[in-house]
Amino acid sequence: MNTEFNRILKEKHTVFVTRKVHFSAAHRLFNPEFSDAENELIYDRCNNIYGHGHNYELEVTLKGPVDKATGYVFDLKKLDKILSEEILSKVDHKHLNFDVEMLKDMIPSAEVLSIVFWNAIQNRLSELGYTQVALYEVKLFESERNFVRYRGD
Ligand SMILES: Nc1nc2c(c(=O)[nH]1)N=C([C@H](O)[C@H](O)COP(=O)(O)OP(=O)(O)OP(=O)(O)O)CN2
Ligand SMILES: [Zn+2]
Repeated sequence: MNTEFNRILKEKHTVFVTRKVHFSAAHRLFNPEFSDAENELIYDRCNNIYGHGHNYELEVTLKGPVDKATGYVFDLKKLDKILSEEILSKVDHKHLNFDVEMLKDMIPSAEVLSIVFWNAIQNRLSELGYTQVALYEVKLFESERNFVRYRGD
């Protein structure tokens, strides 16, 4: 192997790897404990009774050392499979207030989605025994201009 490559592999690095996926879903922002007037005041047009849609973009970042044999922190194809099974199969083309068990009785704001998605991904990584990497960040774009980041705190 190249001597520079050998030198790099001897050092300890932490690298962040990200997979970006997208899904489309409808939601309505409202809190059943608020009056209609309060919901209208707080959520405005996002409180529209039949909901409205977003083309969400989800970026999930893992961090860890570079494996000396593969040159990978984590195979992004495997991360894509986890995201497809744990998130996309459940939320894509769904109404988040009605169709999604993991969001049942929650307010489907971007903040709440980011935490629920984090928990689902973290559980799957633990079940699969991937201890060499850590989930670092879930970044969810609700629109081009609105996005949230959650880092597990
Ligand atoms: N803190 C949060 N604020 C808002 C959230 C949220 O999840 N967390 N969500 C919304 C609504 O979902 C709403 O649909 C977003 O629409 P809007 O602000 O209109 O966003 P756009 O970028 O699509 O449109 P602009 O016309 O460019 O503003 C609201 N707030
Ligand atoms: Zn919305």
